[in-house]
Amino acid sequence: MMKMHSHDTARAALRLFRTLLHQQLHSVGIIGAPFCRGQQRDGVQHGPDVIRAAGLVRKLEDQGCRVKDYGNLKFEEVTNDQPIGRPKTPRAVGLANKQVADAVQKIKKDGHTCVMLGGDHSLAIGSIHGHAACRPELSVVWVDAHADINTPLTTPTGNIHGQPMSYLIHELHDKIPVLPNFSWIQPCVEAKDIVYIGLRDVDPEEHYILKYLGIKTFSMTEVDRLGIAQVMEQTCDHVFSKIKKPIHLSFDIDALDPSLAPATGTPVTGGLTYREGVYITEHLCQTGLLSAIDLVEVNPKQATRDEEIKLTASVAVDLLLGCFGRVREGSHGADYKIPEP
Ligand SMILES: NC(=[NH2+])NCCC[C@H](N)C(=O)O
Ligand SMILES: [Mn+2]
Ligand SMILES: [Mn+2]
Repeated sequence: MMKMHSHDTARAALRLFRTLLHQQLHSVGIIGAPFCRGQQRDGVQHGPDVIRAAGLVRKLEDQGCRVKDYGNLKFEEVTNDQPIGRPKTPRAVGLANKQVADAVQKIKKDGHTCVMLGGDHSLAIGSIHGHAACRPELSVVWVDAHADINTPLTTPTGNIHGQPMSYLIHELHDKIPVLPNFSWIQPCVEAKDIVYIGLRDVDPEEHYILKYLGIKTFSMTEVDRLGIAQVMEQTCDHVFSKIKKPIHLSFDIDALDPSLAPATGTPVTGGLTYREGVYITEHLCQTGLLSAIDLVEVNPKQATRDEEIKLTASVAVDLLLGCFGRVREGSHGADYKIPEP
């Protein structure tokens, strides 16, 4: 048997530890939620498959992540889903979100950072609910052109993808009527633990709610005024003001400018640039506290050409790569050495 000096053993152990650290720095659990009933445009249910087809899993693995793809949830068709007051198809939304909540909870229990691929943004109800079941102290960073904080009584459209936040915030609890299949939902986020970035299409009622609750918002005006670096500094100062909390990032692809992400149902001009979007993910990744992510509202049927689908999906993938350690300066393995001739 070969005799090893103790410092060799120590060095080998250190190298192994570094390799493991490098490889397991990010353990990612992906769940697809092919759901479209939170709004009225067909196609957003194909979001998860379109994002996967752009190479999400392979690219995450190439940058050293361990990835477990839990596949797509299967949602039952709900018949006779009449509106209750304004909200449309509440039964389908309530039921699907229960499945999402259970799946996200499982992925968190399995020890991964959870990635939920939507689907429309109503799915954030289940995703945040499931995440909060494991991490009750979480904070939410909501990157979106829209605030999605209408209550069932304020919604101008009845679309539940414009309402998910209202069901989750403690301070709004007494403003929310019980809808069918929604009785399992308990508020799980406090207004002070929410930050919005990218707002530029906010309904008057939503604007009132944001001010009334004192929620921290960085609309596109603040992004213009402060620059994205300062926005992210202040975002983190806000969410980490007392203790370091896990972050739930809910990223609606329509936060980006429609020139970058045209394949989405409610595009709004004047959005985030590619660089601003990626900067947000890089910055949140560096906190080490990114615990669950939603990437929602990619709708291939809203594209007019194939290239628009490809563009939108590849931007979505780049945002997710930024969440898991990709940095634009480049990177290398811990024990890389320049080859000698
Ligand atoms: N997730 C979205 N794309 N939401 C758009 C919401 C638009 C509008 N505020 C509404 O309540 O219906
Ligand atoms: Mn939106
Ligand atoms: Mn949204």
